[in-house]
Amino acid sequence: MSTITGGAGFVGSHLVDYLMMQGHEVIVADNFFTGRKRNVEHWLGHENFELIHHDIVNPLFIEVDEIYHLASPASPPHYMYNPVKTIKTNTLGTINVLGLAKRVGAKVLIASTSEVYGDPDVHPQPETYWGHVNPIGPRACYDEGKRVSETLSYAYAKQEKVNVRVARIFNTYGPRMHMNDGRVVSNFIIQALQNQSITIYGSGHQTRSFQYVSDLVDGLVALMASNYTQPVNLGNPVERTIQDFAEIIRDLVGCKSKIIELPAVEDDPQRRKPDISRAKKYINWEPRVPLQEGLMKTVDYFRKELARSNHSQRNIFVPETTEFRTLL
Ligand SMILES: O=C(O)[C@H]1O[C@H](OP(=O)(O)OP(=O)(O)OC[C@H]2O[C@@H](n3ccc(=O)[nH]c3=O)[C@H](O)[C@@H]2O)[C@H](O)[C@@H](O)[C@@H]1O
Repeated sequence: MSTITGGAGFVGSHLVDYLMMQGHEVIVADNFFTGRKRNVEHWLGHENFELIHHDIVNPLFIEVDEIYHLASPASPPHYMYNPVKTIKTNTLGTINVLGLAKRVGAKVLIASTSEVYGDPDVHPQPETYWGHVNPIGPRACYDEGKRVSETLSYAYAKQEKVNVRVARIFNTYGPRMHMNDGRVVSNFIIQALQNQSITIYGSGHQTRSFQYVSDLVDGLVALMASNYTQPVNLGNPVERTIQDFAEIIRDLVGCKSKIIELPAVEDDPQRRKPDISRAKKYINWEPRVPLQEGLMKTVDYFRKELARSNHSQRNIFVPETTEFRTLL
């Protein structure tokens, strides 16, 4: 029996698909702040599936063997919208999850982030790097929230013998990202599909490394199944500038959008690329989906999303087993 907090969100719902397709019993706990029922709608009514409307800042009492703690807004505009709530989710929420794991003896995987490295002065970023985070900046609610979340995990592991896994997730994209997500992949694709200007924040020289969501799910499952308890980076090491990325999306969509420069975002990390040696060595994982392939699926999803003219029209991304390489 697996529980996924944030299981109706972008990443969580793909993990639900994987576990359901493997025949697990799955309980999703979500407060629907950024998650949506329609991300898991195709499982409603299945005897192995249960959806609970629950905010993890409140304790959760269930019986479970494995917990994936994914609950938290992850897009900068979303996590900055209500910073106190973001902090509560990543501190009180994580305490509640670790408390549950302790009570029922469950294994728990905590979703951390590349943002624990802040605006890094080591490149690429290995897990041994302690980071360069502004503790009072606009991103701090998330960055520091996730850092405390990691600290709590190891405190519970040491003091209470809770069996923890910590995944440091790097930039991830794919179908089911929210139209208003605000992160770069969805913004650029939606702008390109509508022939609007593509908005680069700052010079466009800042870099990111983008992984497709099914690769991440494969990594999360492999980490949970492993005996490795230290933090593990999960990301695609192919690094690109945001300027290049804008051009790639414009070409892929085949539109005539202009690429324009808007003011830079405060404390925006300038370079980000995961060192994934640890993931390769200890959980035998590396990403496999090339950017073009992942982007095609994502463009297709957003094209259908934009074609909806009223709320009752459905755009449900139904998973196939071929989506996850480890299910083949
Ligand atoms: O996508 C993710 O998974 C990550 O997204 C964010 O981190 P960030 O890298 O800042 O994500 P974006 O908002 O997608 O920004 C990436 C870069 O593109 C730029 N950007 C974003 C949006 C846009 O319209 N234009 C644009 O140039 C940003 O300034 C930044 O330099 C979150 O903070 C991470 O927790 C999360 O793991």
